[in-house]
Amino acid sequence: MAEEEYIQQLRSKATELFLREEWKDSIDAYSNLISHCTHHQQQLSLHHPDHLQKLHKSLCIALCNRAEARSRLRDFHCALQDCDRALQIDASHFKTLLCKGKILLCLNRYSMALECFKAALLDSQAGFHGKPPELAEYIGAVEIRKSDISGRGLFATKNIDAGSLILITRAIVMERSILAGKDLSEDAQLAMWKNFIQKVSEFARKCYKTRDLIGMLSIGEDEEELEIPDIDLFRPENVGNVDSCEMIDMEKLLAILDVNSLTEDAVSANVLRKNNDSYGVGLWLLPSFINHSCCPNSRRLHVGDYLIVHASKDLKAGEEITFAYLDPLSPLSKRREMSMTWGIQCKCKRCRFENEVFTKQEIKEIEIGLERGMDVGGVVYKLEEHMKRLKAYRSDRSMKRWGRRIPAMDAVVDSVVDVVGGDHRLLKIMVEELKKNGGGGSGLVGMEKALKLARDVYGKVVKKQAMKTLVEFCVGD
Ligand SMILES: C[S@@+](CC[C@H](N)C(=O)[O-])C[C@H]1O[C@@H](n2cnc3c(N)ncnc32)[C@H](O)[C@@H]1O
Repeated sequence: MAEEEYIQQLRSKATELFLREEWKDSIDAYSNLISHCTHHQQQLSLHHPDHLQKLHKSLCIALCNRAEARSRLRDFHCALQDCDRALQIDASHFKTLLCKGKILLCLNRYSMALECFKAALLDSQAGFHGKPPELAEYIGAVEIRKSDISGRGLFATKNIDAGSLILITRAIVMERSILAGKDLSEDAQLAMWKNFIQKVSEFARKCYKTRDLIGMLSIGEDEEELEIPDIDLFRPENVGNVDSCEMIDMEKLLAILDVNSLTEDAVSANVLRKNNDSYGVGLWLLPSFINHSCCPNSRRLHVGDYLIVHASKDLKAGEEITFAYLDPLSPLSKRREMSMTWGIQCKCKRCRFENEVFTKQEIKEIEIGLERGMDVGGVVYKLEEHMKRLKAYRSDRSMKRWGRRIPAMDAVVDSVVDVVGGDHRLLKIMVEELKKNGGGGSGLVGMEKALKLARDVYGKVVKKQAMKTLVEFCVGD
């Protein structure tokens, strides 16, 4: 009986802490209560069925409340274990089913969450009526492989059309700051990064699955030695390896964040909000395997905490998926300068090509010739010859069009698109040209071209009218 009174005391204390939302202390108090209940349960004989039943009920509620407290601290995996233990005692415990469903939603495991809500007879109120929400996590036909650029990279396993979705993934952590003017002050930036680092570090400490996955990311050194993880590890259904408890030290975590965090305002990123008044930084796991290229073939779109990656060029099965970390519309010298701030010496095929061309004596001669008034058509012709010899570019369609003439604006845009893929600045030039002179030829053809480029920039939009509105919204004045 004394034990029962003691258990009652532990229960009151834990409940009080829980109601006061002191999550960490309430977890400790519930852990104490759970171990006493478990111990007492073993001592009670079957001759006391009423006591045993009461004890089971207490244990079930304690486990459920500890799960809730743990989930408030984002320790989702331990919380799920508590739910499962509680459901072993009472498979239809309403509060536990609800708690488990909510945790599964946080982990983007929608169909399992739905099963819980169904079991709690809550599915019609759960908000998605058997259909996963619009922004469910999505991993297209891709895998992680060894890259010729550096370390590991993300590769297409099937042909992927320009505009098609490659990934939708939610940030592990995202931190935003409100922009007072155009730029963020140094202090505000510092505060944002500090909060961001703290949040990632806390998340990594509490959730072993996330910790394991973050631990696989590059610190920007010795990438050739890094293990190549299976893409399935990044699917929401994967629960991770419970036995793994290796912590990531702060130095390594900072290096990982330095190399892999992405900001919303970066090149190759679009935030679908006009007059954007906030600035965000986040860590997305799978996109962290995408290498940079100055002739990229994919783009990023930020929607809330989600990162959407779509192809901005047609991709062949086996081709590496890349996006631009730095502005691909800049010349080689500027790109070199910018890549230094990323701590990389770019090894993409465009840099390799341009490095080779620009070190050539011939190019120096062209440059001198240009200064002395040599005709531009001749320069273009000489450059084309180099390109053909090195086979560095995807198509020579645009080269044929250039010939020895100074190209028209739409031919220049076409050629640049060939290299850098969809870019909203090129789309803007194209739309402006269209408005100015009806699109160089038939306005209809021009519009079709602009819509095709818009698909590369914003991804596939099913309805033409919707794409026109999107272009108007994003690149119109
Ligand atoms: C976000 S990670 C990309 C994935 C990384 N390769 C890996 O194995 O995990 C960024 C790091 O990849 C390498 N990297 C990415 N693009 C590169 C490029 N174009 N040239 C050289 N290194 C690159 C750099 O070490 C960079 O710090």
